[in-house]
Parts: sequence; structure tokens; C-alpha cells
Amino acid sequence: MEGADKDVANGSKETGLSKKLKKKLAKIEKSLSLKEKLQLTDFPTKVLCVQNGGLGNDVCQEELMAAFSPHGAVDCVIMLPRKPYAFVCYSDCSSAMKAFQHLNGHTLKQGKDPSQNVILYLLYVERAPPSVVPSSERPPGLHILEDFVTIQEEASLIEHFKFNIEDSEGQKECGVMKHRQVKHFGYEFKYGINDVDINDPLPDGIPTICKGFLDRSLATGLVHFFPDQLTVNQYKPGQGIPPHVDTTYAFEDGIVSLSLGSQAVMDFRHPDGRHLSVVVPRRSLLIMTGDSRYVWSHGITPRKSDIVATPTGCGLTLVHRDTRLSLTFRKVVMDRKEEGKSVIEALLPETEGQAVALEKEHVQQVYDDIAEHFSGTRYKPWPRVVDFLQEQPPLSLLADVGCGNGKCLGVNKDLFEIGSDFSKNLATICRSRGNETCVADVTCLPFRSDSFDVVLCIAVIHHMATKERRQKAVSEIVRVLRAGGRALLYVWAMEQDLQEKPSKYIHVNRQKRIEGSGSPDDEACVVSGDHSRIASSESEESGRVSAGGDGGFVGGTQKMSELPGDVEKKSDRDMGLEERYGSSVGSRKELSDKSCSVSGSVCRGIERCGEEKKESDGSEIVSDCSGLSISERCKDEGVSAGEEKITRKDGSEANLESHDKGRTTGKKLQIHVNRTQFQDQDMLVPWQLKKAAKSCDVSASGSDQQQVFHRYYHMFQQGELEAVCQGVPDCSVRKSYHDQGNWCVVLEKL
Ligand SMILES: O=C(O)CCC(=O)C(=O)O
Ligand SMILES: [Fe+2]
Repeated sequence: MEGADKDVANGSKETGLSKKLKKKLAKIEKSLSLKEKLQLTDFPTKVLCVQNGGLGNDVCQEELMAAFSPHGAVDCVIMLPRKPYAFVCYSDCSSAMKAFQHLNGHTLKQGKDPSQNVILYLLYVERAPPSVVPSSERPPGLHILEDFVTIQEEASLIEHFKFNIEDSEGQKECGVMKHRQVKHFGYEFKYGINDVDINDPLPDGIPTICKGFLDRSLATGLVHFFPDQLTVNQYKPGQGIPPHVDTTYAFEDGIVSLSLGSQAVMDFRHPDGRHLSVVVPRRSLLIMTGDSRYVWSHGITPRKSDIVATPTGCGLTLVHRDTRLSLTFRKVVMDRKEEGKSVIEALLPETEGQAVALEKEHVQQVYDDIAEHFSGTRYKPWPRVVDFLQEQPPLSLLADVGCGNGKCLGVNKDLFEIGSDFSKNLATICRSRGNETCVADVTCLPFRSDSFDVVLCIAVIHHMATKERRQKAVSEIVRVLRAGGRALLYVWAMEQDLQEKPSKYIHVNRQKRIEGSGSPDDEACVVSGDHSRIASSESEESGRVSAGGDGGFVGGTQKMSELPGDVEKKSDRDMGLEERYGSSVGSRKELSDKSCSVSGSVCRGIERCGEEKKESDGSEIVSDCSGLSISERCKDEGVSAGEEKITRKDGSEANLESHDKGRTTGKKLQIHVNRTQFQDQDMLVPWQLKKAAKSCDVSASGSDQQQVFHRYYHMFQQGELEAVCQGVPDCSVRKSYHDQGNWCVVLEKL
């Protein structure tokens, strides 16, 4: 940073304030006191509020210090996350007055780029707000050993591993990723399959230059293996790595990463939504073990600067990123069980009963088992889904059928929403986020007919195991829509490479591979659950993230629905609502009452998701919102015994699976190899789950805790979804398109 006199461009000759400046200050004053509730004074104080000098303007504490300290002794500079203003506290009033006269309305130059310059406007405040103290919390099992290599060692390592022009894409061990450059030693890490080939080691093992600090890392007792695989990542400012868990079955516990050249802020996310941003200093050794290695994902958000704790740890500042080289060392697992080998023999169903049994075991049960992990990989609805939701008129009533953790709920705050999911555990997560949610089967929805203006059904119908059941799902959606109501349906497409480039799910060409992508329904991490990347996560955090988990600017990513409060707001037009929905929507009073909400008005009963009733025989039945067990309700609606869907947790589940067993096509369902083209329309798609260790047990070996689950999918061919919809009476396909490996349809109830 240059000297303060230089930075404050317009010099300091002027003592009085110009008319124009006074006008500007009056405007800022109004906004700060009204919107920000700052206590501004019209008499001088020791504390200056510096408009445009905040973290929100990319200004860092050091820059303010340099500009303000020439005018007197500065006690502290307080910066708040994302705010466009900061506070400079002088030890006496006359210094603050001096700064006020000299710096008001002047330009603070930031670096060489004039577009980054800001004009500072100063106002006196009674006192500064308390500074935000960044949390130093870390995921369990994560260790950061500072100053692990000396400055000289760092320089030699940077020189040794620097990327040359000849480190081209053609070389096996080098690659240019979307957001960084990589090279490998020992074994190539193949991003297409998120794995290494143990039978194909690279000619160069771990370079000997690393031996010294690797021996030191073993001596700490935190890692137990000398590594045999090294990935060198080079990040330029603005680059990052999407959130991922390093492939659990490919590498042992204890992943080690040495940071060179620049610090990084690494974002760790727990499947339950917790989010911790951890500063990884330059020359430090980061060691991920236990939960931090297996349960939490890690990633670096691509941006040019980070908000971090000040060196004293009591406030925030901004640090611009420099080129960073990281050396990530891993020990390849040699005696692994082959993915999916031990598992299953599932057949393509021929009858309704077989289909129901398959869906129960390979859809409902799997989502129940992986719910927490799965939910942690779901952050953001797809842009075109968002567009569809935003297009809906205010006060529309929406059902998100197959809502999962509820990531699509709350996108358009002007809607009344209810989510349903076949998986009780996912529905419970969705509900815990404040969404109206029930457990329901899409082929038998617990909602009144002609109730909804909008239905969302994303990544659900491909889990139905026969054509008839896919059609049945669509007809249920149409049944609950009002005439003129619209549904958006997304299903996985057989055709993953329809567009000019392959969908983000497939990484066919290693040079052109796109990281951060998902499987067709945004399933990135998911499908393997491991080193795969979460599609939307890079863009979802364009905002700054600080070094800590406090102050509301980092912390949980869970978005709580504001339904009860919102309803009060939205119900201004409740007369109109009554007209539109008749008895299906209550009065203003009912709506604003937390105990009576959307589900109570459109569901055909009174109970809510997750409410469990004890049966007389002691078994538990999870009720959907109809108040009936699902099996009872299906019977009630004349559904045959073969379609019985019961959610008993005890042995009575067997009833369901006994239907029609024995009559099948005999066609065995193949297991899909994640991130490759689908080989068949009906497949089992693996999900790698690393079970959460109970505590931070650094010595816990990952392999014994790992589990593979298989979800049944029917991949739709071009035109197939439209054909299913066309087979359903009273609806018309208004739009159909291909979106990142999904076939999508907007249909309207006639
Ligand atoms: O750059 C880093 O420190 C992390 C790299 C990483 O997570 C990976 O390559 O898997
Ligand atoms: Fe990693």
C-alpha cells in the first residue's frame, strides 16, 4: 500500500465543506440513520463513520489505517462484514476533526486499478458498534500446523513445483481445470471418475524435496501413512476448488495439504448445513482426519479477496489473494472392495407390486439412509427452476412434490408452499427448516384435487419403476392442480451430451472437463458422494465469507422459511384468496396462526409430517398429512392391495414386498458407473456414504465406515416425458426442454 497522503488523492487544502459535499453528506446521513440505525451526531466526536470505506467496498483495514493515522492516533478501525462503511475511532476528538476536514469527499486509491477507487464520506457517530469477533471454530479432526515450512523451504518448493508452459494439457500428470491448474505425482487423480488407477502409477513418485516436511508430519502423530499420491494445485486470485470430500474409498484417513505463496480461506460444510470458514495460512500444513476428512466437505470459493480476522483477532479485515500453490498428499487405499460389488441383485420390475417394492428399497429406504448427507449436498435450486418459481403470481399455492431438503422452497417468498417427500428423513429435514412438509408418495398425494396453482416435481418421476407408475405420478400432479395451474417436471435424461458440450455430469474429455458440476439433478457430490463437486456451490457464494462462523455472515447455510410471518403479510388479500381457493385456504386469522397453515388447508386430513402414532401392536406408523397411514388411504381411494404403500418401521413392511414376487422380466439392473454415460435406461446409481464417526476420532479408519447405497433410476429418452404427460387426461405440455442432463416439461391442467 502506498502512503496515505498519496492515497487521498485530492490533497488537503480545503478546510470547509463545499455545498455539493454537504448535500451528499446529508443524503448519506439520512440513509445511515434510517436504514442502518446508526446514531449520527451533528457535533464532533472521537469516532468517524467512513462511508464507502467498508469491507463491502473491498477496502481493507490497513488501507483505512494508512489514510487516517496521519491525522492523529487511531485507537481502532472497526469493519463489519459486507457493510459499505467502517468506523475509525481516534483517541481524541481533535484528531477526528482533522481527519474529517482532510479526508471528507476525497478519493481512497485502491491499488493500480482506478475503477477500484472509492470516495470517502465522513460523519461523526456517538460510538462505534462492537466489532465482530471471528470464530476460530474448526471441524473436528482438522489440524492446521502453522509455519510448517520455512520461508526458504517455501521458496524452493514453489520453484520446484511451478507450472511451466510445457505443463500442458496433453500430459497425463498435468491439467488445466476450470478454476485452477493441477499436476499429479505417484498416481494421477482422474477427475472423471474421482479415483486413481492403482494399476497405473505415474513414472514420478513423491518428489524427494518433500521428504523432510513429510517426515515431520508423520512425527506429529496426526497422520499415520507416508503418502504415495500428490496433487499440486495452483490457484490464481479469483480461482478456487468446489466443495468436495476426497474420495473416501480411494484414499486413507489423513489428507495433508501444504499451502505455499498465499493463504486460503477454506470452506468446510457439514451435511446438516453447518458451515465453517477456516483460514489456512501460507506455509501451514493442513491435516484433515476423522470427521473433517469424511463428513465435512471442503472447498475454496473462487474470489479475489477474503474477509478474515485482523492479526489481533478482534476484528475483521480484507486480504487480497495472491497465487497459491497447494501440495495435497494422500495415501492410496490398495485393498479396497470394488464399488457396488458386494451389494445387490435387483431386477427390473414387471408388475406394480414389484415396482413398489423396488422403489421402497432402492428409493425411499436409500433416501432415508442417506438423508443427512444428501441434504448437505443440496444448496441451490437450478436457475431455470428459480425462473419458473419467480414467474408465478403472488399468493399462488405451490406444492413441491419430492421437495427433498426444501432447497426450492422459499425461492419466491410471495408463494404459499408445501413440500412433500417420500423419504420421511428428508421431509423431516425440510420441515426442520421451517417449511410446511408432509411425507407422501407421488402416486398417491395427500392433497385435495384442484387445489394448487403450481406443482414442482424435480427429480422424482425418474424414480418410478414402471411406465404406468410414471404416468400415475403425472396424473396425481394433474389431479391436485387447479384448471389453468402449471407444473414443472424434471427427470434425468438418457442423453447427457445432447447440447454442444456434455452435461456437467459427464466428464468425457479430461482437458475440457468442467468441475463443480452435478449429475443431472444437481447431484454432484452425490452420485459418488465423494470427490465429486457440487454444481452450484461456486456461484452460490459470490458474497464474501469471513474467517469465522459468527456474526451471521458465515454460519449456517440453512434458510428458514418465514411462513407464519409471511402469511400474515401475504394475506392482505385474503378475500381474494377465499374466492380463489374457497375453503381450501383459511381466513387471515387462521393463516397467521402457526398451528393452522397451508398443509391444514389443502391436505385431506389434519396430521402433519413426522408425527408418529403408536399402533396398538406397538409398531409405529408415520402418518402423512391425511391423518391416515398411507396404506389406509390408498385403500380408501380404491387402490388395490398390490399398490399398498405402508411406512411401518417394523416387520409389517414385509407385506409390501411380498406382492407379486417371482414374476419378473429377469432383467438384472446394472449398476451405473458414476459420471459416465448411462448404459441402460433403468439402472441403479451408487451413492457413497461415509458414516459420520461418533466423535472426532482421529485414528478412525475410514474404510470400515463406508457404505454404498443404490438408487433406482429410469433415465428418460428424448420425447418420453412428453409422451407420459400426453397419456394423462386434462393436461397439455406447454414447454419442454433439456437442461443439464434433464428432460423438463411445463404442463398445464386444462
Ligand atoms: O488447495 C487445497 O489446499 C485443497 C486441494 C484439495 O482439496 C484437493 O485437491 O482435493
Ligand atoms: Fe480435497
